[in-house]
This record gives sequence, structure tokens and C-alpha cells, in this order.
Amino acid sequence: MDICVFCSAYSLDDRYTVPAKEFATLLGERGHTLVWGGSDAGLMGVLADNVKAAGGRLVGILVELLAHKAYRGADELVMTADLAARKAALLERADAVVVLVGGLGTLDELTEVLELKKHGLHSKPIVVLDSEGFYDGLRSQLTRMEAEGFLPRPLDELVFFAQDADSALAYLETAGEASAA
Ligand SMILES: C/C(=C\CNc1ncnc2c1ncn2[C@@H]1O[C@H](COP(=O)(O)O)[C@@H](O)[C@H]1O)CO
Repeated sequence: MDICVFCSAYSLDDRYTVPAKEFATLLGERGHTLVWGGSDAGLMGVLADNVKAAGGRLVGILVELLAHKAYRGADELVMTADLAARKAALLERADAVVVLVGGLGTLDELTEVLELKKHGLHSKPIVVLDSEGFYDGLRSQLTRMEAEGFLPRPLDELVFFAQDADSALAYLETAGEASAA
């Protein structure tokens, strides 16, 4: 599968780096392709290094503004004119989306793919890897939206919250098989 991963562009401590490395290693070992922001910055660079070391393929979708942070060693790099075009290209190139820990950029990317899915504009699986309970607050907010009538469809049709790398990839691989059948 071609798996788009959104995550922090900052360097983080082991509580967050170790689960990201585990996920990247599994992704590479299982022969998937990483589709990501194409940067060597922070966790994005750690992710790419570990996918590559495990034998996975790397497709980076860059934006001109951040071209100086391009990851050297990607199998393919695509340049987009602006952040909006990049988000569209990332989703277009991927079979599924995984969200690791991140800040406002990651949150923006997650809410965009959720909103597009909510409107039926794509049906790609979306997994949030909830390392260290980082996304517990977001999950609680989304659950309240669902309970109080702010979502037009069940939350579990929109997103799966995984506790570890294994369950994140198992969910994607099962969803991928189901959509191919
Ligand atoms: C931090 C520095 C440069 C940032 N470089 C980036 N290169 C590529 N993509 C980026 C960059 N910064 C943000 N993004 C995108 O947003 C997400 C991360 O944002 P967050 O706010 O850190 O969560 C990520 O998924 C990218 O797509 C200087 O060293």
C-alpha cells in the first residue's frame, strides 16, 4: 500500500520517537511505500530514515516554500506550488492515511482528510496512532461531536484510533483487502 503519514516536523523525545520508529520499521518491512511531506525535519526525517532502513519506498510531496528541507534519499520527490496543493497531492497519492503525533500542521492535515471523508469525497482509511495517549483529548472531542449530532456518520467509519504500530498496520491491511475485494 501507499501510506500517507502526517507527523510533527520537530525533534521529540523518546516517548514519541520510539513509537514512530516502530511504525516506520513495520511499514518498510511489510513492503509498503511511505508518502509524506518529503522533509528531513524532526520526526518527519526520523520516519523516512526508518522506513528506508527497513526496505520501504519513499515518495515525498514537497512544497516550494520548504524545498530547502527536502529529504535526500527519497525514491521520488514531487514539488507542489503551495500547502493546499500539497495536501491534495498527498491524499491523491495514498491508499490510506496515518497520523502520528504532531502540532498544528498535523492537526490541519488530519482535520482536512476527515472533513473530505465526512463529505464522501474519499473513502480512504484514516488511522490515528495514539502514542502515549497524545490524542485522547481529540478523541474525546470527536466522540462528543458524534454523541451530540455534529457528525453525519459514525465516528468509527471516519477514523480508527490505534494504540500501537501493529494494530495501526493490521487495520490498514485489512481495510485495504476489503476495498480490493
Ligand atoms: C520545522 C522546520 C521546517 C518544517 N519543514 C517542513 N517540511 C515539510 N513539511 C512540513 C514542514 N513543517 C510542517 N510540515 C507539514 O505539516 C506537518 C507537520 O507540522 P507540525 O506543525 O510540526 O505538526 C507535516 O505532516 C508536514 O506535512 C525547521 O526545521
